[in-house]
Amino acid sequence: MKLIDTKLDGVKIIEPKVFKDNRGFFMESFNFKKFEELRLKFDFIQDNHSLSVDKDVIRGLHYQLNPNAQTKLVRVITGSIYDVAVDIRQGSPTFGQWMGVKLSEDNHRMLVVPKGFAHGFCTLQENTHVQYKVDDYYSAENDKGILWNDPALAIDWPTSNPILSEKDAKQPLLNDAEINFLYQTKEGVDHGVL
Ligand SMILES: Cc1cn([C@H]2C[C@H](O)[C@@H](COP(=O)(O)OP(=O)(O)O[C@H]3O[C@@H](C)C(=O)[C@@H](O)[C@H]3O)O2)c(=O)[nH]c1=O
Repeated sequence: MKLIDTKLDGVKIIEPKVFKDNRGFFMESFNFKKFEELRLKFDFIQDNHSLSVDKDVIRGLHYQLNPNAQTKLVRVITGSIYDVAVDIRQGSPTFGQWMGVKLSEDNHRMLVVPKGFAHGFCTLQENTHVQYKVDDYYSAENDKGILWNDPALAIDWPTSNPILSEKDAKQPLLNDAEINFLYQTKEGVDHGVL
C-alpha cells in the first residue's frame, strides 16, 4: 500500500496493493492495522455507497459541521470520478484551496478527506458506484454544502454543465457558508492521523 501526500495537509491518496490473477483481482480496501502503521488511525462507523447513472454528475461540495465532522475514505467500485477536497479550516494556510484526483475502478486509488474539508466529485463515466467510509454518523442538521462552481474556489471540474441535485444547485458560496473548523497545528490537524 502506498501513501501519497498532496498539497493540502491531511489529504492523502492511497494506492492499495492489488493482487491480480486469472480470476480478476483481490485487494484490502481497508485494514485498520496497516493504515495505523502509515499513521492513519481511523474509527470508521458508517459506509456509504452512491450510484450516479450519468456521466457529469457532480455531488457536492459537502461537509458536516462539528460536532459531526467526518473523515472520509473514498473509492470507486465501478466507473470513475474526479474527486475534489477543499480546505475550509479557518486559519489554515491553504484555506479555500482545492485538490482533485481521478479515482477509478482501474487505478483503485482512494482519497482520504479529513475533517475540515468540503468534498465533492464529478462522474467521468456512466453507472459510477462510489463507496466511502466515514467516522461520524450522518447528521441532517449538520450536513452543509458549498456551491460547486463558487468562483472563489475556481475548481477545474471536467464539465461546465453538470447534473446536480436540487440541494446542490443552490448551495451557498464559501463566503456565506457556515463553517466551524479551526486549523490546528500537527497533532490536531488531521483528525484520524496519529
Ligand atoms: C450523506 C447521507 C445522506 N442520507 C440521505 C439524505 C438524503 O435524503 C439522501 C441523499 O443525500 P444527498 O443528496 O446528500 O447525497 P449525496 O449528494 O450523494 O451526498 C454525499 O455527497 C458526497 C460528495 C459526500 O461527500 C458525502 O458525504 C455526502 O454528502 O440520502 C443519509 O440517510 N445518510 C447519509 O449519510
